[in-house]
Parts: sequence; structure tokens; C-alpha cells
Amino acid sequence: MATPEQQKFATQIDANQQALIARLAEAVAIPSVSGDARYRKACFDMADWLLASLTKLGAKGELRPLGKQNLEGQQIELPPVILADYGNDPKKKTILVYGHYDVQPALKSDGWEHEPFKLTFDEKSGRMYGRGSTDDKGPILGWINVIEAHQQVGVDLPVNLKICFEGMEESGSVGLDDLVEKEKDAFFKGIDAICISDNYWLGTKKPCLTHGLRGIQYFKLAINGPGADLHSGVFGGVVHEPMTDLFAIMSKLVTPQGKILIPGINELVAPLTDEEKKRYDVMEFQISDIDEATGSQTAISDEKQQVLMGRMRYPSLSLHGIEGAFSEPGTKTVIPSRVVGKFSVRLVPDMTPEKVVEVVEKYINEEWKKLGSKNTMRLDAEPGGKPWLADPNHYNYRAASKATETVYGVKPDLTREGGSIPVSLTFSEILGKNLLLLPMGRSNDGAHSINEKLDISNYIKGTQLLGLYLHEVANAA
Ligand SMILES: C[C@H](N)C(=O)N[C@@H](Cc1c[nH]cn1)C(=O)O
Ligand SMILES: [Zn+2]
Ligand SMILES: [Zn+2]
Repeated sequence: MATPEQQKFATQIDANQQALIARLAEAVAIPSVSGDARYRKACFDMADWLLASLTKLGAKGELRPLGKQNLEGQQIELPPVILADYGNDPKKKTILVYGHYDVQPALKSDGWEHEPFKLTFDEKSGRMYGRGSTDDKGPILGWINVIEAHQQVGVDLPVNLKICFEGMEESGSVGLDDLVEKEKDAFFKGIDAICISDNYWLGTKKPCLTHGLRGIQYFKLAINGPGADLHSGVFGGVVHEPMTDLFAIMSKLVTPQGKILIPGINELVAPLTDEEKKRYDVMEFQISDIDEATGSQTAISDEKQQVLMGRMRYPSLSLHGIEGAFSEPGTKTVIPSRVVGKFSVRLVPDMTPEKVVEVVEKYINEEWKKLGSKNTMRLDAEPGGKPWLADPNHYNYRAASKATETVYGVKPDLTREGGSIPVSLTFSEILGKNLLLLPMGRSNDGAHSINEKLDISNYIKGTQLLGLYLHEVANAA
């Protein structure tokens, strides 16, 4: 049951829906892609826009520079982290909220139905399409909407907020761990609990709270051969071809059934206990949820438990792409001179990025030797992120569960997420406080994919959920 103050806040969010959607449209229009140097200015614009929005509401914040990074051979400035305080009443709890303002790359030519950086509405389905709508601009604006709505109806926010919005999450959160370490006794001092809204429901109907994330280790495997791209009629059968070498190696990483072929990887995984196994039985989930989310019938198994564990508690290896390969329409008969294969491993307890890099490097070096190629091979490991697991028997989770029941009228599922948010473990370890993931969007939102969307109802109710969670956590013990 909502208190009169909570009710006032929730009603204001409903009444102000159009303005909140307009705010999301503005944010989506800034193409803050962190992984592509050409969009770096947009990342800075996005940071400025967010800081201005927070400052206008009375938050005290600043942009913290993180130094430079090497991207595509250029030394460029990392997108800044926004650190802001809203309220500092010693009688109130202080909640740290984190989100990211950078997004995955998106081009209309990837297959989007609309321009990815223009929020586009489908009135019939109530969906808003646009890159970053669900990951993670909708959720971070949720926090701003919460502050604004409280002011509009004259209800005091029942907690102090510490806000940390970064602009490199989609590219490994470079520089953020060092900032957290440096600021642990300064900006991050005195927090009671942490909340991140940056993942998704398990299906499309029932909300969830999430207490685990997989880690990630990303690799780039570069094969260099001839000095320039060659004519395959003239040089096919004459030279070692980089793409052939790359295919040979990449085909030895994982089977079509998802079994990782790298010796030593599966041995790093913590064994499954009977108690944990039971948890996957009670999660409300069907294989059809995967079908709906993927727009296909391609689940790796028909067993609910196996699919859930494949996402939440076992590692996976995905092949992402090949830079330098001919990918245009037509039949260009070229031998690419240099190709870079990209793949990543999602990590679960007790895997660490260091251990995974060690076994992957050893295996790829061995397999490379077996090829007997005269090309050159180089394997680069990007900064890795460790897996994270939190204790859900904490007031932070009880508060979120109560708020979910008020907003959605159901008890949320308790899930683990297959994706990664590198800073989660850093916050948990360095700040030593309980961390909760409180998702806004649905499993079929298409994060990282074409036609990413956020349902209007998830944006509006999700904002109400974030606000009511703050009310519940303020009094929870
Ligand atoms: C779950 C979160 N919304 C997300 O999408 N995280 C990314 C993080 C990433 C990307 N590259 C390296 N880390 C993910 O899980 O892919
Ligand atoms: Zn993402
Ligand atoms: Zn995200």
C-alpha cells in the first residue's frame, strides 16, 4: 500500500508522462557511443546534458575526467564520470545510484526500422524505439524523473542520493575502478546501500530483482598477412590467407551447442549445489520467453533449467565479428590482408579475467602453431570484468520487493543476469555495501541489438518503482 506521499509522487509521474518521454527523446538523440572514436564528442555532450539536468534540479555535481585511452590507434580523452550529490541530511540514509550514459553502436543500415538516434513511437504497442532507450538512458533518466517529480509535488525525497553516471560501461568501464578506489573515503563515503537499474526482466510480464551478474573478458585476435588486399584469382592458392587462418582458430573456440572448447575454462567454474539448482525451478519462465525475446525459435535447449543456467550461472563464449572482412553486398573477389576476429567469454564465479586470459592465450598459441601459417597472429585481451553475486537477504532487496509489489501488484522474481556491469563488483568490494539491481526494461527490449526499445509503461512504472524503492529503503532495516 502506498502512503499518501508515495501516491502523490506516483500520480505526478503519470500526469507528467509526455514531458518524461520528451526528456528521453532528447537523450536518445545524442549518439553517445563509447566504442567508436568518431562519437567521442557526443559522449561529452551527453555528460554535459546530464549534469545540466541534475544541476537544474539542485544536485551538486561535477564531471570527473578519467584521462586518456588508446582507441583505434588514437590517444583520446575518456568520457567523464558524473558524480553528484542530491541532499545531505545526516538523519537520512544515503543511497548510491549508478547508471551509464554511453550506448552500443547503431546504424540504420544494421537493419533498424527507424533512425536509431531518433526516439520513434509505435502507438499501437506503446513502445519507444531508439538506441539507449532501455540500455541505459531510460533507467538513468528514471532517477532524474524521480527527483523532479518529488519537487513538483512538494514531497521531500526520503534519502540522500549519491549519483554516479559513467560513459564507458559498454567499453569495459575503463578508468572507473581507479576513481572508485580514489574516492572511497571522499565522494563515496557514508553510503548505506547501492542500486543500479541497468538490466532486464527475465520475461515480458513479471518484474524481477537481480542479485548476480556474469563478468566479461573480451578478446581481439588479429591476423596479418600480405602487405595489401589481394586479387583471389591471382593470389588464391599462392599465399597463406589471414581470413582462412582466423576461421580455423575461431571455429575451435566453441561448438554450435555452446560448449566452450578451451581446455581449463570449465574447471574454473564453481560447482552447482542442489540448493542453487532448485532456484531455477521456481523462476517464472518458459522457453517461449526466449523465443519472444529473440524473435526466433533458436533456444539451445528445451529444458527451462538448462536455458536459465546457460544465461545465469555458466560461462559462454560468443563470436562477435570480423574487422577487415569484406561485408558489402556484391561478389568482390578479395583476399583481405588483415582481419581481426572479436569474441568474448562471459564469466561466472569462480572465474577471473586473469585466469581466463591465461588459458585462452595458451590455447590459441598452441592452435596457431598447429596451423603452420606464415602470417602473424596477435591476441589482445581488453580490460576484463569479474562476475558479481550479492546477498539478497538484505533490507535493500526487501525494500525493492515491497516497492515492486506496490507498483506492479506482484512479488518479483529473484534472478541473476547474463550480462555484465563491471563496476558492480568494484562497488561491492571497495565500498562494502549491499548492491541491488532493479531493472526497468523487459527481456525483449533488444538491448545491443537492432530496434532497441523501451515500453512506455516500463518507463513510467519503472520510474515509479525507482521512487517507491527510495521510500521503502529509507525506512528499511
Ligand atoms: C547489462 C548491461 N546493460 C550491459 O549491457 N553491459 C555490457 C557491458 C560490456 C560491454 N562490453 C564490455 N562490457 C554487456 O554485458 O555486454
Ligand atoms: Zn549494454
Ligand atoms: Zn547497460
